[in-house]
Amino acid sequence: MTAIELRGATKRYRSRTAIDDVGLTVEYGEIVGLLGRNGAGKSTTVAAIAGLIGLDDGEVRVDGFDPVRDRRRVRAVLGVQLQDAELHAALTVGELARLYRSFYRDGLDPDALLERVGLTAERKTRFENLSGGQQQRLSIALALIGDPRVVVLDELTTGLDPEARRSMWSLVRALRADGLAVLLVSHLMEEVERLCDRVVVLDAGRVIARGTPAELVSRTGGETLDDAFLALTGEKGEPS
Ligand SMILES: Nc1ncnc2c1ncn2[C@@H]1O[C@H](COP(=O)(O)OP(=O)(O)OP(=O)(O)O)[C@@H](O)[C@H]1O
Repeated sequence: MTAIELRGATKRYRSRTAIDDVGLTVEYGEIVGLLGRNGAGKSTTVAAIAGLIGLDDGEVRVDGFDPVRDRRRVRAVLGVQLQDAELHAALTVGELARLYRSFYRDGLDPDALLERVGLTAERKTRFENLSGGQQQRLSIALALIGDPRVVVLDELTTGLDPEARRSMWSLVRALRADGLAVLLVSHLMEEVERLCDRVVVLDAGRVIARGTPAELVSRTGGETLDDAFLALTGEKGEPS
């Protein structure tokens, strides 16, 4: 069974097409990067996978199920870290972890998970008093609390200091080693190059490239994935 599969996925808003004929697969035991400039269609793709929006054309399946029609089945296998998780500001870290845990029949121990993301000392801190990086780490913990087999991480380490970033990278590698499927949305090419087995590049809602990071680098003749990304998406390099 493929963990995430999109075929011909198309979503139109009144004046524009957010994603257009997008095909994408993520297998169990791999990390796939979803890249694209601002407005390329990444969040729309994630919203379709999470069942937050329906498609106008095409299909999306998570562990074989339709996220809109089979919402309960998809909820049981999928964990999503959303970019702007709207959490209750007045609740503490510990309360939020227990609240989210209560949404799932089977799940992880909240305290063990908070320890894993380095938030044990903040258990009694209200969400509104966390630093940006701590909020980010909590959003990762909450994505994992239902013990999902399929994980979507949106801007995993944006705002994290270098040490916290590395610790999240090892956490994501551990998820892969446990056989989970991970879709990683990121603007950080170093992160993508280090973590992802394959990448899919979106531009103006369409898939313009796919392959391993090394394949994209050699195909575009650059040295890093950053060079490849800029070559593919047509952004001009820095003035010399
Ligand atoms: N609810 C909406 N109504 C109208 N247009 C939308 C809506 N949501 C997204 N769009 C448009 O669809 C396109 C894709 O947006 P999307 O948020 O998926 O991009 P993105 O790749 O996630 O961007 P970013 O990197 O900035 O988060 C954009 O042109 C955006 O303006």
